[in-house]
Amino acid sequence: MDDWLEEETTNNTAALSSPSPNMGRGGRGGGFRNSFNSGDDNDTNKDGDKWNSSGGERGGFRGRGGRGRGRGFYNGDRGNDGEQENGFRGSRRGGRGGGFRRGSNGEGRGGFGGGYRGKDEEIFSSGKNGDNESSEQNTTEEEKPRVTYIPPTLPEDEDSIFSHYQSGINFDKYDQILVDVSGPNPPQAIMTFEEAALCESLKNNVAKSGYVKPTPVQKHGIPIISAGRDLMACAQTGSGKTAAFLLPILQKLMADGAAASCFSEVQAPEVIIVAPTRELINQIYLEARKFAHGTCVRPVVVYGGVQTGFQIRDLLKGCNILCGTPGRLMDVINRGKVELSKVQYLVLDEADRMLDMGFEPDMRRLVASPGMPDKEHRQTLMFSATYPEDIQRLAAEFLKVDYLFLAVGVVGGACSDVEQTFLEVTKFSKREQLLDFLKTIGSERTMVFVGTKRMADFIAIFLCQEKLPTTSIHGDREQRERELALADFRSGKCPVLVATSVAARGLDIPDVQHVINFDLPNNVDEYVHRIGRTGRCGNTGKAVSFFDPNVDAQLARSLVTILATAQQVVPSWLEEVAYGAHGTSSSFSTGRKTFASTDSRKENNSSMPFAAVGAAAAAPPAEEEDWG
Ligand SMILES: Nc1ncnc2c1ncn2[C@@H]1O[C@H](COP(=O)(O)OP(=O)(O)OP(=O)(O)O)[C@@H](O)[C@H]1O
Repeated sequence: MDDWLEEETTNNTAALSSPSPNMGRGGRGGGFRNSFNSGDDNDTNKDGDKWNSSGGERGGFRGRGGRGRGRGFYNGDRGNDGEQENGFRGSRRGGRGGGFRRGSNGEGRGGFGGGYRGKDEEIFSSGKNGDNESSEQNTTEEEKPRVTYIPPTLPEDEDSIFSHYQSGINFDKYDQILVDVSGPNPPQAIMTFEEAALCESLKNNVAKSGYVKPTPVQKHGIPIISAGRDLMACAQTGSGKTAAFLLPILQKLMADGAAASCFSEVQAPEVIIVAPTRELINQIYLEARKFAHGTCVRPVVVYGGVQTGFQIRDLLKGCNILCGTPGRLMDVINRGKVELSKVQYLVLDEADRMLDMGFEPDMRRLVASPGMPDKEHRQTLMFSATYPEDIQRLAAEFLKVDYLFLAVGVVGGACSDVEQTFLEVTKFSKREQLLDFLKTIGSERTMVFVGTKRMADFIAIFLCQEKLPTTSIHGDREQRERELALADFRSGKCPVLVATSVAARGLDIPDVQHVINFDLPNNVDEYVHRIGRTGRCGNTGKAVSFFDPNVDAQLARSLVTILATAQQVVPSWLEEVAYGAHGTSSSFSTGRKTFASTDSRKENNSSMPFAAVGAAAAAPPAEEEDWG
């Protein structure tokens, strides 16, 4: 018997809880004190300074050890199975810190914060490996706690499947963005969805999704993919990259008469889609399910933090499109549940992230897996809003030599619909400034990005204590908690979401009006992705970033460039930091070697064998920005 069959099958379907503060039972250690101290946690010293420096002002948080039984706040209804929570609790990995969770009966198990993971986890989340799923595959099965979480059953009604938000007033301005397609013989762009020659069911699903006309990345990306070409596509955050790859893939599967999925002990999907975080891959899966609605094409999703047996049972019911985070995807492949010889499409969403140090080994393992067609015999598609030059070079190894590079706007540029503001702060003033800001904006939906998992817990508790309904998402929270946190944020129950970099990329949440960088990330690409959680699909949004010259000076030049490129006001003090005493280096420091302003092939080979073609608008001059 497969070991996954032996796994517990408890359905922990969550019932969302409503906020009603109660004190819970739970771990030793809960409560709020004047400074943060993680007690005997192994990780204490890694970022301890930060905590201590902000304490003593307004009631910091002190979590003292605890084994998931922290006394603390319990806030909301208990789920039916008595195990659901909506706030914060200690992780099964030995959660530490006091309890903060919601429920109605005040009997919450677990302390706030999801605890801190063991020594295999990073504390700092903004580095290359960040707070993401890449550590999944680094932990052996023996070390992993048994995962029993089963996500709630998805609603089947069309209203839920096709629920969407309105595109914004700037949607039509997308047409003015300069587009550059480089590579040999690019196909003609389409101007309408009719020109995409989608089959009837796909056409209906596009209409039900509220899509009236394609965005630039769709106008160019759809015909490129339909023509069978490999693609590296770069377009600003929130501009419809997901549909740009899903629609032509689905169309091809339908046109080829993809075998209706059916039960089999081994599944042979035609499409593999990978993305760096659980929430993002789940979102892509939901988009695939939406566009495939009413067809015989069956998408399936696998990602960490959910019971493997549950996902394998679902997989074996039939799978044409397999969406996964790298760790779990490799797991199901290695268990022999997925056979790769029929793969026609390999899609890397957030491709630059999928190919950086954290995930590159997994991607190499995936393409070298038994049965996987080599790059000449599959179509490889890469999408992101940012493509550092070194990653572009690496990406080319996965693509056919004549791949097309599609750049909508400036490669790596921030979304022009996001108003970016920078505030010069000291580390001691940040917390009060955050509070003041959140109090002035009322209940407008806001994501607050911080640098570490601990800081996420700390700020979330601090804001809750200040009576601002807040939830948090980071890599130490259990999957159930992460999904519930997102659900509460989406529904507006908790209009403030404190997040680490795990939520920086791809998440498409309606009506996020503000992004606050409480801590700036250590590279400008991540900044671009973070602020792209607002200002999506032609809507406008605002980003406020706390800039501490003592910590963030190395980002100043890149930020000035990002602001200038997005035609935003550059504060004179930021320019001074960039070009004054701190900014003396001759190239912009971005936390990695360089980042590209265009297709790296242009810069490296002036005699490239193909011409750059601007298909919808005149191609911009290959801007040689001084970025690296
Ligand atoms: N042609 C369209 N018309 C209307 N809405 C669209 C269209 N294309 C995409 N959308 C919507 O725009 C939103 C953003 O799309 P999507 O998440 O694919 O952006 P993205 O470019 O992948 O962003 P990110 O870089 O942050 O991952 C989604 O809600 C999507 O349904």
